[in-house]
Amino acid sequence: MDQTDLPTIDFSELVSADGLKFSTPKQVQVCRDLVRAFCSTGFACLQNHGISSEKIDSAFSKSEQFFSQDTKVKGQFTRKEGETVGWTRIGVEGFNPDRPTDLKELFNIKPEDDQPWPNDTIPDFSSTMLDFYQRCSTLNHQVLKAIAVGLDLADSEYLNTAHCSTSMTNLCLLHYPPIPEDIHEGQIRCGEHSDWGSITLLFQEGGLEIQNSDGEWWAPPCIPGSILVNVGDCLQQWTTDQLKSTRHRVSLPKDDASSRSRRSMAFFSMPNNDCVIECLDGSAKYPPVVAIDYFNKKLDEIRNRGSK
Ligand SMILES: O=C(O)CCC(=O)C(=O)O
Ligand SMILES: [Fe+2]
Repeated sequence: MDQTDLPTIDFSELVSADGLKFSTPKQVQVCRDLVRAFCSTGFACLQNHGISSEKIDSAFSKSEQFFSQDTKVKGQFTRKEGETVGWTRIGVEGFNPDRPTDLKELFNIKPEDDQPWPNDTIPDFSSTMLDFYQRCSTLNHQVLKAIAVGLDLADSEYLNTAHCSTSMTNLCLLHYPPIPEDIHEGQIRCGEHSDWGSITLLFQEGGLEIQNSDGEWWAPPCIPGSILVNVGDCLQQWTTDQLKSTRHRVSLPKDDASSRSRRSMAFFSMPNNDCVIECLDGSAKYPPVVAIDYFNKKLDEIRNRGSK
């Protein structure tokens, strides 16, 4: 497969399956195709995935309403130290430590009691987002089961069970404002990185670049209504590097696109906090690590970098 090919996977066979029972030859073929995409590009484009364009649009619309508010209003929802949920202003997170912080703000969502909801200023924000989160979660489990079947794991429930209790899984709304005049040298919208979790469901409309094995950057095509899904470091480690956690980034836009903002949403699927990530093939290539320790270390690396 060409290293700048984005494999497209038609998920309809799996979405219409009886629960997570992917056993017909057609269903098994889809699972194998997905795993093949993850073994080469690390990314796939999911079509007929069961999340309607209306649902995606309404989540985007609520997200836009949130970010368009005054900084003072957003400030009330600031993510607390050590927590996952809430608003993170520009200048806090930076994915590539060799660059200044990313030109993005974000709002993290988890269906938990301490989630701050801006329902007073944005009616139906929480109901829209919780509904969207559940749909992403369903698709997440379909993808995880597909991976287990495509990999021929002895226990095809293994990955689903490893994603069924308290975890750092979250939905991240992202807003990249128009590029200001006074940015720092090397500053971009989202620095080069690989995701850390199991898989990421990414809703974006252009601007993403993926690195191929020659180190070159390419932009995957954007197919309306489709969802990108990619492998994170944790799943790469779990599968002893069989599935690839591919680096990606969002550069500065060209020409007049600089004056426009960009939006995206990412559903980061993470294993249960207490899950021990051990190579599934029984090898000792990576020492076992408890998921929560792994993620806390990664979070420390990207956050609190000041307002460089
Ligand atoms: O905004 C995007 O399209 C990509 C964001 C991303 O890669 C991330 O937040 O991990
Ligand atoms: Fe990412």
